[in-house]
Amino acid sequence: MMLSVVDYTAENAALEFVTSLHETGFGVLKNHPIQKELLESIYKNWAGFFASDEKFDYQFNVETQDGFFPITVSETAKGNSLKDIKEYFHYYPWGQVPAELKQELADYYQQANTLAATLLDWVEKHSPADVSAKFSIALSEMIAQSERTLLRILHYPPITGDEELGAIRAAAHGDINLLTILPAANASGLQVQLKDGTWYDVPGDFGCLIVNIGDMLQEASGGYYPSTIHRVINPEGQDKTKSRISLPLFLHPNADVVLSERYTADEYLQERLRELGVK
Ligand SMILES: O=C(O)CCC(=O)C(=O)O
Ligand SMILES: [Fe+2]
Repeated sequence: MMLSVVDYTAENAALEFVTSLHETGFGVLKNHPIQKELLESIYKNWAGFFASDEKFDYQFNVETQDGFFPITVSETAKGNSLKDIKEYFHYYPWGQVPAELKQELADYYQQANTLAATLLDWVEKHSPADVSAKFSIALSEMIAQSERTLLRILHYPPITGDEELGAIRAAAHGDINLLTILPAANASGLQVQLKDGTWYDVPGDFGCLIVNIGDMLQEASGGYYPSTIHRVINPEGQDKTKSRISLPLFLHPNADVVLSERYTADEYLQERLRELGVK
């Protein structure tokens, strides 16, 4: 598997990055334009949020899917029976969020969206002609001003030993959306599944950005870009006592964007949410 770290500022960055996405479903970037200080501040402030009971005032809205998802209702990955060991908050610019935490999330959301548009332009530019011909509109247009793009702040609590047998932080899954932008978390654990079924640690020190293809781009590209299965495993030894925070941005097309002959973005999403058991 060729999953090397691509220097965003290098001359051949776009081609290398898109090659990695095609071959592995993942790409890792260093020297990208998202501010590290902003990420550090978000991680710190949200560790505080998850540690306080204030979170229960932001219970998620079933219809609109914004707000806090406690560990008791956390997702069950498609095809899995155990719940993940995680709690999370869904931020949308129009959704609920504690006032004192809003500005930096809005800043991050904006920076990451801008970067995502550039990366989608890279994908478009370096796709074979028969693949780009399938896209109903430019990929970066699909997500432009989309109200559906979701920033998830994830908190994986320390492992206590009381977890359900076999449960892990995030069971093997593919992402539903077009593309996911994920700053390297404050702890390891993210793995991708190779074609032979074995698991491989995603490289990336703090400061790297991990990007992966979601099911919607796999669908739209006729499978040329694979939505690779990934998971987050539990820590061992000393690290059990540490929680883990991560911050994936799930780029979602506008609802009426045509993904393929079979689906619009909205039809695809509704089908997947039902399968996840959160809707
Ligand atoms: O926490 C991580 O590193 C990955 C989370 C993830 O894959 C997801 O929420 O879809
Ligand atoms: Fe994921």
